[in-house]
Amino acid sequence: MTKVKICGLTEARHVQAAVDADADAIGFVFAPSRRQVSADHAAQLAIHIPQSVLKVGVFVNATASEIHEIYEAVPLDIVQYHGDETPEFIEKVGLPAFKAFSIKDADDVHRAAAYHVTPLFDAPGVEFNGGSGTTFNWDILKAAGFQERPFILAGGLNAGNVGKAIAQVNPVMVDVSSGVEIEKRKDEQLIREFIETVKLKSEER
Ligand SMILES: O=C(O)c1ccccc1NCC(=O)[C@H](O)[C@H](O)COP(=O)(O)O
Repeated sequence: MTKVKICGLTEARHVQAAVDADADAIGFVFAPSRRQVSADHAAQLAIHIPQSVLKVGVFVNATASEIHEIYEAVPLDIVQYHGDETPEFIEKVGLPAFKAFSIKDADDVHRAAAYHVTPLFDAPGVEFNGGSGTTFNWDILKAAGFQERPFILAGGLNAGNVGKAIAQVNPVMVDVSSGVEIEKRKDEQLIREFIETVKLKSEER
């Protein structure tokens, strides 16, 4: 079954909608973004999240001490590195992690080989490092021969295209932010529709 992460949540009612619809992971953005939250705000939102749902913190080139401080304060389960973090830096921080890669060509996919954490393949950022709402060419993953390790797929997913994405590249998790928003604000109905679609499409496989 393909897992689902709903990212960039800033309001309790959207967190509740994701939890009620059976999301597997919820992401909070701690990097510059219109979706950025403080550690205190994320800790308040995290009260609504049961232990079975992973709380993921998205960071872009933060220091090890900033990451540890927020990881403990919220508390988080996973750190998502969405910047230029090296394999050595991620090892040094020593927390469970996803590493995002912006995919333009096969070389970007190959970069994941140097990292010992789950890769998250995303479209290149536009205004910020992620959450652009644009897709990348999923054929690049196949062309790069990336089948041997589990990976997370992100970038411009929505209820209309996520079934095709699952069928085409079989990610262990799909990650969405813009695709469950209306006019740059999360929408409960779109959150439910996205999660239901992922569950339905991955059961069909
Ligand atoms: O979402 C943001 O605003 C963001 C800003 C800076 C770094 C990462 C960010 N998001 C990370 C995510 O995990 C998003 O869900 C992922 O990029 C997909 O976003 P979208 O294409 O909008 O579905």
